[in-house]
Amino acid sequence: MSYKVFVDGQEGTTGLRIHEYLARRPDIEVLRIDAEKRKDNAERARLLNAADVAFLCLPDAASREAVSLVDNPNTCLIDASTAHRTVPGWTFGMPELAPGQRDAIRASKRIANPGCHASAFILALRPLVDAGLVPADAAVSATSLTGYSGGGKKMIEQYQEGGDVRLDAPRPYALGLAHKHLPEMAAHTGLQQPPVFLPVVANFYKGLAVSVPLHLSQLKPGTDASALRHALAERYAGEAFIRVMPLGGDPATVEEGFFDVQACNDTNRVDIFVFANAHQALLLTRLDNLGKGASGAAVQAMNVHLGVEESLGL
Ligand SMILES: NC(=O)C1=CN([C@@H]2O[C@H](COP(=O)(O)OP(=O)(O)OC[C@H]3O[C@@H](n4cnc5c(N)ncnc54)[C@H](OP(=O)(O)O)[C@@H]3O)[C@@H](O)[C@H]2O)C=CC1
Ligand SMILES: CC(=O)N[C@@H](CCC(=O)OP(=O)(O)O)C(=O)O
Repeated sequence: MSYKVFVDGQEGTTGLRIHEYLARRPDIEVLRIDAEKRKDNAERARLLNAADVAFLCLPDAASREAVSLVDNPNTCLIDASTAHRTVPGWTFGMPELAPGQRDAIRASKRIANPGCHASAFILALRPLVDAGLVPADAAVSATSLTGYSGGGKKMIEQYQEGGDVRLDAPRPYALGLAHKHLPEMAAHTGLQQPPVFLPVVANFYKGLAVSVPLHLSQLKPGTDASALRHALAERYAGEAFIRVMPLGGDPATVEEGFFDVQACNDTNRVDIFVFANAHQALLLTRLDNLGKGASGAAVQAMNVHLGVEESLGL
């Protein structure tokens, strides 16, 4: 069985990476658009409607436009943008989200893939909220340290051009406290309010780690760090792409005393850590923003949708 797959936005950062994954797949015929026609709506419509699966690796407005070009009921759209992640009729493309999510992805023709920061946040919090350890009305905060490829072609150019000393140091952003991932962070964790969220971009290509500090006194009475870790490990037992690390970190992290944000790069893996003292815990979740944070996750969602081996090509 061979599937036709088109990437709208094939020349972009996530689109190029998806092509690398697809190149390993004998079961996939890639439909390509001529580079000079990549913004020609008639040509995009032809390819979108010829595809069994089309990835949208576009800015939000162009993604919405792509959706309007599709009239073939068999075309499954997997949108990497922020446009549809909390929109009714769209399925959140995170198979590990909750029991039943794989069936929903399999059945849906409209799949919205999670944002990179949101993926790490949701994977760490959702099992804890579901288990009642973190109350749904908890007020949490989160920080994300990310490589600059998360900002797409423009930001990559800016960093790689060099010559601007301001880019040497990490840069906090989204200071209006309205980052575009906040709605999905609340909607898909079950938290009643989004976190106070501070992303920080720094001068390395890719890799991302989201940290969520928790005061144990604000959790379900009696909750300690091992209860947090246990709930995560129980939820993700058997998941191919999620590792719940030993309490306090793996030996390398503990011995060196520094956290390696890039250790999941070039994988589709997510590592979740719980660090703690007697009164506080810190959830720290890392992934490759271009892997499980974007292109890897999109291919994984496609595999689930098509009913093929979930880790094929990843
Ligand atoms: N980079 C990352 O880590 C992640 C990105 N995402 C999301 O994925 C989407 C794509 O991001 P990314 O690949 O980084 O972005 P890029 O800026 O690298 O690429 C976007 C591509 O879309 C093309 N494009 C823009 N408008 C249109 C249009 N109207 N019709 C057809 N093509 C168009 C651009 O063309 P041109 O070549 O002319 O610029 C470019 O090639 C975004 O919504 C982003 O937010 C999601 C998760 C992580
Ligand atoms: C460094 C940087 O700018 N990163 C992007 C995140 C990219 C991403 O995953 O977001 P979407 O999937 O929602 O596009 C940002 O924080 O806006």
